[in-house]
Amino acid sequence: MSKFGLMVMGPAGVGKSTFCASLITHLQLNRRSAFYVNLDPAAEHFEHQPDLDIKDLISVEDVMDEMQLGPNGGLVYCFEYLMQNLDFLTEGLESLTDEYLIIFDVPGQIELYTHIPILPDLVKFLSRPGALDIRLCAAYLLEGTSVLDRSKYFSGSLSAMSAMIMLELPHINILSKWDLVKDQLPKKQLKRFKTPDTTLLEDDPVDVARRKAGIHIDPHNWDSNDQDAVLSGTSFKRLNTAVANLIERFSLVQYFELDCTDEESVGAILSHIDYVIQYHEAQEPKEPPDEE
Ligand SMILES: Nc1nc2c(ncn2[C@@H]2O[C@H](COP(=O)(O)OP(=O)(O)OP(=O)(O)O)[C@@H](O)[C@H]2O)c(=O)[nH]1
Ligand SMILES: [Mg+2]
Repeated sequence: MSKFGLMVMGPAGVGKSTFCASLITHLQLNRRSAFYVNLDPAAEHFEHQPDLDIKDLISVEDVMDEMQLGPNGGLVYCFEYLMQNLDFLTEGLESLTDEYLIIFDVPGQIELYTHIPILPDLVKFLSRPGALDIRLCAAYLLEGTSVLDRSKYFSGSLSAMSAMIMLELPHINILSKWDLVKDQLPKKQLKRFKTPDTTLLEDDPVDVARRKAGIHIDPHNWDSNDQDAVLSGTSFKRLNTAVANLIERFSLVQYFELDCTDEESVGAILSHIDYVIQYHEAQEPKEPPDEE
C-alpha cells in the first residue's frame, strides 16, 4: 500500500511553513488526515505541532557548538546525520495508512537540492517501493512579489526548474503570498506570469522606462565599476533573455497562485496535489453511515 506525501520547498521566508499550516488546517476542516514532518532543524515556532520533528534526532545549535560550524554548515551536517539515521523516518512513518497526506516542511537553504544531492537522496529513500513507498509530489514556492520585477521572476523560475530536474518528482510550482500582489497589476497582466515566456521581457517596465529615458548602454563599452550600468544595461538584458529562452524551451515551469489567507486558494492547490499523486484513486470506498 502506497502512502502519499508532499515535499514543500523554496527559498528562505517564501512561506513554506505557513503553507504547510494552512494546508493542515484545510485538511482537518475537510476531515482528512495530515501528518506533519518538520525537516528544518532550526525551526522553532509552529502553528501545528509537528508529528515528527528532525529536532528530536539532532539539534542545529548542538551541531554548531560541538562542530564549530556556521548555520548553513550546521544544517548540512544535520541532513547528513539524518541520512545516516534513516530509521528515524522509517519508524515515524511506516505505520501511516494511505489516508494520510504526509507533509514535509523543508528548510529554506535551496543548496540542499541545487548544489548537493541530499534532498534527491532523501526523496529516493522515501519513495522506494517495498519500503516506505511514499508517492510524493514536490511543491516549489516562489515569492509572488517577484512578478513585479521580471528579472527576479526569471531567476526564481530557473531555480524552480533546477529543483524539478534534480528531484525528478511530480512537481507543482507556486507563487506564494498572492494577496500582496493581486491588486497591484491588472488581472490580464497577472495571468501572463502563470507560464514564464520571453514575451514578458519585451514589455518589461524597467526596460521600457530605460528606453523612454533615452538610456542606451553599449555592451562593449560600459564601465565595469558602474553597477547601475551593468544592472540596467544590455548585458543584463541579454542574460535575462537567455535565461527566459532556456526556461521557455524546457517548457516545464507553470505556476499556481497561493494566498494562505484564503481557504479557497489553499483548497485549489490541494486539489491539484491530489490529482498529481492520484490520492483519491487509492481511497477505499467508505461505507455510508447506517440510517437509523
Ligand atoms: N501576506 C502573506 N504573508 C505570508 C503568506 N505566507 C507566508 N507569509 C509570511 O511570510 C513570512 C515567512 O513565512 P514562513 O512560512 O515562515 O516562511 P518559510 O518559507 O517557512 O521560511 P523559512 O522556513 O525560514 O525558510 C511570515 O511572516 C508569514 O506570515 C501569505 O500567503 N500572505
Ligand atoms: Mg519554515
